[in-house]
Amino acid sequence: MASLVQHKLPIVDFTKENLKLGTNSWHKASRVTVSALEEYGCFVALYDGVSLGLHDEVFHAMEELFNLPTSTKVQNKSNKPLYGYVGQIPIVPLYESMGIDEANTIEGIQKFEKAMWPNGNDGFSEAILSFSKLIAELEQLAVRMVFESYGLEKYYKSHLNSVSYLCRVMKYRSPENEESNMGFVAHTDKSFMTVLHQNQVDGLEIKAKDGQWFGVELCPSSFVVMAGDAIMAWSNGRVHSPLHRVTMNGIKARYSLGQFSFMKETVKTPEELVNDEHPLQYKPFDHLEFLDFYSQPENRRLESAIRTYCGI
Ligand SMILES: O=C(O)CCC(=O)C(=O)O
Ligand SMILES: [Fe+2]
Repeated sequence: MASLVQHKLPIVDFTKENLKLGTNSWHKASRVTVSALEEYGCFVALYDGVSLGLHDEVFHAMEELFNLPTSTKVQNKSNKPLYGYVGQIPIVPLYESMGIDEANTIEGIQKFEKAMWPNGNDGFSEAILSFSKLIAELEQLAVRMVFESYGLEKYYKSHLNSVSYLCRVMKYRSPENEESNMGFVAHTDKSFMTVLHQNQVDGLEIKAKDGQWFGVELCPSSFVVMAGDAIMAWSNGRVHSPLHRVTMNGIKARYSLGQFSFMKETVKTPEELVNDEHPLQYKPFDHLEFLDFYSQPENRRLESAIRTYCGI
């Protein structure tokens, strides 16, 4: 009988003290990061950039937000595909979320604040802005490690100039009576990278390459850094974009926050990652046009939207 491997996401120390650029501990963290992104498509980062105080403020702010009437929450709109309010959807009844475009900038957070609280809510914006900036830094450290380890540092600066963040705040209520405990359906992220954070309620599950699903346990100083379809395509298939889902156990509501990076410039596999052993797998593509393609109902159930959209 084949023995089943007990999967567990690698944990990488991203605390400030450990991550001084160019030190041995940077290189060690970088090796674990890149191999985790290749094997599982994600890892758990221990990150002290976000203090426990800020963690608490963020989740208080989110409770206040989700307590607003639905008629207010649906004012979270965007002309970008899949950037606005999601909720009251019969196939995912436990799930509700809102998207804050460029939450890491004053303009982005203020626009969202105005739509939700016409009379203002400084406390909300201050907490989410600080948090969003800090997890953008975490994402950038991880992406930098990927670029460096593939010998592509020279492209990192132009990558940074092209990146933009969507911060999605999410609430999963606990299931009632006979309801299913499915919080969110299995999917891969359409981002370049995603950083996820949650309140004390676990529920995220990842599908390993051998087909087994396994859960992720997180504490207030841990963050999941996950590859999306865009970095998978960019890396010519080296980095894995994992299937993941949310399952709700217990009676407490789960609040989580996902910050997705999207590229403003065309995403193109660097020529250094293409050779006889690794022929080009994906054509260059526009990231928001890919999101628009995925947002069409007939494309939502594709096994791999990115492969259908620009696979070779
Ligand atoms: O709530 C979570 O932890 C995961 C959410 C997620 O996978 C997503 O928004 O893409
Ligand atoms: Fe996701």
